[in-house]
Amino acid sequence: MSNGTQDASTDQGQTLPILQKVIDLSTKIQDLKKEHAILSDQVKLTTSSFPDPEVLNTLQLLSTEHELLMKKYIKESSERKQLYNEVIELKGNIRVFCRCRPLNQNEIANGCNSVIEYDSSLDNELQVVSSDSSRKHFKFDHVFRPEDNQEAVFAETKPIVTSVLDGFNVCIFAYGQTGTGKTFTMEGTTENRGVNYRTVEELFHKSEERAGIMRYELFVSMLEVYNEKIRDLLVDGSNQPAKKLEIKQAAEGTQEVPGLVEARVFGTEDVWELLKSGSRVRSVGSTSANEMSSRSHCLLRVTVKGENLINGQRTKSHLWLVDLAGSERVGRIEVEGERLKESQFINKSLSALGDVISALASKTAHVPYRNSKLTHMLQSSLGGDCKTLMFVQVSPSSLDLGETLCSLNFASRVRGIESGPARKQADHAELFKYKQMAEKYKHDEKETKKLQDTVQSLQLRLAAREHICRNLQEKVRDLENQLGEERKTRLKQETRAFTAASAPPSALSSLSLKQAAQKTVMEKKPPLAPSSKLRLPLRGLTNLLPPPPSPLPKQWESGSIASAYGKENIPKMTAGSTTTKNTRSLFQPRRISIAAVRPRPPPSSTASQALKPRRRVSIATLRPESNSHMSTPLHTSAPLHTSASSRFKNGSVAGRLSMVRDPRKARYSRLFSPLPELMKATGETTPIAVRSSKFMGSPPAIASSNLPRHHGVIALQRKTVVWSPLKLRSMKVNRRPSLLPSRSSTEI
Ligand SMILES: Nc1ncnc2c1ncn2[C@@H]1O[C@H](COP(=O)(O)OP(=O)(O)OP(=O)(O)O)[C@@H](O)[C@H]1O
Repeated sequence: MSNGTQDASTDQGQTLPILQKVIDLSTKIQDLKKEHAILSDQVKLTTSSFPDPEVLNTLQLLSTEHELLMKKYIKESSERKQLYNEVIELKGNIRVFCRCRPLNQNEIANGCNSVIEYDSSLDNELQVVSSDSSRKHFKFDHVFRPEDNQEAVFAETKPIVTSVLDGFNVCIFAYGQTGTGKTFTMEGTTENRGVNYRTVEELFHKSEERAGIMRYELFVSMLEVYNEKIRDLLVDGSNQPAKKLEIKQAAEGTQEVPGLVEARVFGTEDVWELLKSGSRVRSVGSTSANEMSSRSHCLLRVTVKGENLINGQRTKSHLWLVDLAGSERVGRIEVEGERLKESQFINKSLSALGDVISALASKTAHVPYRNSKLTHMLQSSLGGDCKTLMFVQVSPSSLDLGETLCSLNFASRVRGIESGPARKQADHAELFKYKQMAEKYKHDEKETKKLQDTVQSLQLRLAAREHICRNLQEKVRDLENQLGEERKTRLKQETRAFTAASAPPSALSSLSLKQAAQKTVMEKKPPLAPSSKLRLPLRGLTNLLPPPPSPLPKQWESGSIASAYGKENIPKMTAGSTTTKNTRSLFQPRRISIAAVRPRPPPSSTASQALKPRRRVSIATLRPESNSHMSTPLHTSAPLHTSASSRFKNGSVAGRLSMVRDPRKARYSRLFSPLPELMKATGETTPIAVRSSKFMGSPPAIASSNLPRHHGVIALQRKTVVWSPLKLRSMKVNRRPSLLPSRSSTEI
C-alpha cells in the first residue's frame, strides 16, 4: 500500500481508480465480516439451544402425541366407516361402488386425457373435470381406481355376498356405458376372474367353514333378457326352439320364472363350467365401442338352501348377479339393422330401470316395475327386502365425459334410495309346514277345551249323583231304624198275644204251641242283622259291589230246625227233597223259610205240600207295623193253633193274607214307593220296594246304630265327598222332601 501510495503520489492520475477499487473491496470485506459475525452468532445460538433437555423433552412429547393422534384418527375413521355401513344397512339403501377402468390402447393412441381425479384426503370420492376445468364431486360407498384389481373389488363385495348364506336375498348388478368393464367386473377372464366366480367360490368356502352348524345346497340358474325376451342360458337352444319363459309372481310375492333350469352345484369347478357355457350362449355382438359388446342383460341366480343343524331352521335365499347391457348413444356407436334394434331394446329397458329408480328415490306410490322384463325381474331386489349393490362402471376418457357424467348422476340417485332394512328369507316350504303345525295345534287346543268342558259337566253330574246317593243312604238308614222299632213293637205284641193264648189245658200242646209261636216269631222275622246277601245293591250306583255269599244263620240250619220242630218233623220236611243239599237250598231264601215255621200240617197233607213255598206269605205276614194295632195272623180272636191250622187248611193263604195285607197297602206303598231320586239316578221305572224289600228285615239294635251295615252303604260313605258351592246348589235342587213323615225318637 505504501508503495502504491508512493506510486500514486508519483503518478496520481493513474493510481486513483485502483485505490478506489481497494477502498470498495475493503468496505465489502468489512460488510462480509460483519455478516459473518452475525451468522456465527446465529449458528452459536442454534447449537447451544439443542442440548437443552427441556426442548428435547417437549419434542419427544409432541412426537408421541402425534403418533397417538394418528392411531386415534385411524381407529375413529374405521369406526365411522363401520357405523356408516350400519346406518346404510338400517336405512336399507342400495350400496353403490364406482369402478373406473384404465385408458385403453386406442384412447392413449388418440391422445385422450383422463377426466377423473381422486383426492387421497377424501375417501371414496372422485371428481370429474369438465372441459371448462370445472370439477364435479361424486361420493360413493367405495371408489375403485383403474389400478385396483379384481381381488380388491371382491374384498369389498364379499361381506354383502356372504349374507346370502345367512338367509338374505342379495342382488349385485353392474351398470354403465358400453365398454366400461361391466362384464369384466362381473364375469372377468380366466386369469382375472370376476365377482360371479369369486362369489360362488366364497359361498362354498364359507359353507365348508360352517359345516358343523349349517348344511347348504347351492343351485345355479342363468338367463338373459334379450330384446325383451327371457332365454335360459343353461339350455343349449341350438337344436330346438327356445322355450318361452315368463315371469310369474309366486304366492310369497317373489318373482319366479317357471321352467328355468336350476343346476345343483357341488364345487367351484362346476360353477365355472356353467358360467363358461352360459357366456358362450349369451348374445354378444361387435360394436364400434366394444368388440365383444353384450347385447343383452345377463342374470345369474344362485339359490342357497340352508338348514341349521342345531335348531332345524331352514332358509332359502337368492343371489342375483346381473351384468346389464351397456347404455349407449346409438348415434355415437354407429349401429344399424339388428344392432340398432338391440340398442333400442337395451336403452328402453335401461330407461325403465331409470324410471323405477326415480320412483323409488322420490317414494312415489306406484313404481313402474312391469314396464320392462328387467325391472320386473329385479322387482324384489330393487325396492324389496334384499341387500342390493350396484357397480357403476365409468370410462376415464375425455371422449366419454358426457356418458360418464350421466352414469355417475344415475348412480348417485340410486344411492339415495331407501328400500328399508333387509329381511331374512325363511324357506317357504318350511313356513308352510309351520303353518300347518300351528293350525293343528289350534285344532288340538279346541278339542282339549271341548274335552275339558265335558269332564267338567261329568264332574257336576257325578257330584249330583253322589248327593242323591247320600240322600238315599239317609233314607235307607231312617227306614232301617223305623223298621227295627216296628219289629220290636211287633215282638212285644206277639209275645203278649202268645201269653194271652197260653192258657190251653194240655201243657204239652201248650209247650209245643209256645215253641211253634216263638219259632214263628223268630223265623218270620229274619235276623235283624241280615246277611249282606239279602241286600241287593242299588242298581245304578256304580260303587255298590255284589255282596259275598254269606252262610246261613245257625238257627236256619237243619239241625236247629230239627230242635225247634221236634225230630218227628224232620223226615217230613226233608221228604220232599232228595238230598241234604236240596233241603238246605230250601232254607236259603228267606221266604222259603216260611215253610219251616208252619205248624205241623194235618196228616192228610203231604210233605211236598208242607214244603211248598208260599212266597207271598212271608211278605204279608211278617211285616210288622209298629204304630198300628192291626192284628197279625196270630193276633186273632180265635186260638192261635186253630187260626193257624185253619189258614193252612184253606190252602189259599196267599189270597187270605193279601186281604190281611190290604189295609197296610197304603202304608207300604208309601214306604216303598219308588223314590224319585233313586229312580232318576238308576234310570229305573220299577219301584225299588217291589224289587227288593230286604231292608225290612234289619234288626232294631243294628238299625238304630249309626253305622250302616250294608256293605254298599259303607262303600258310598267311604267315597270322598268334595264340597263345592255348585254341589250345594245341586243338592238344593235335588233335595226333595222325603215321602216318609219325619219321626222323632219318641214317636218311634
Ligand atoms: N378394470 C379393468 N382393467 C383392465 N381392463 C379392463 C378393465 N375394465 C374393462 N377392461 C377391458 O375393457 C374391455 C371392455 O370391457 P367389457 O367388455 O367388460 O365392457 P362392458 O361394459 O361389458 O361392455 P358392453 O356393455 O359392451 O358389454 C375389455 O377388453 C376389458 O378387458
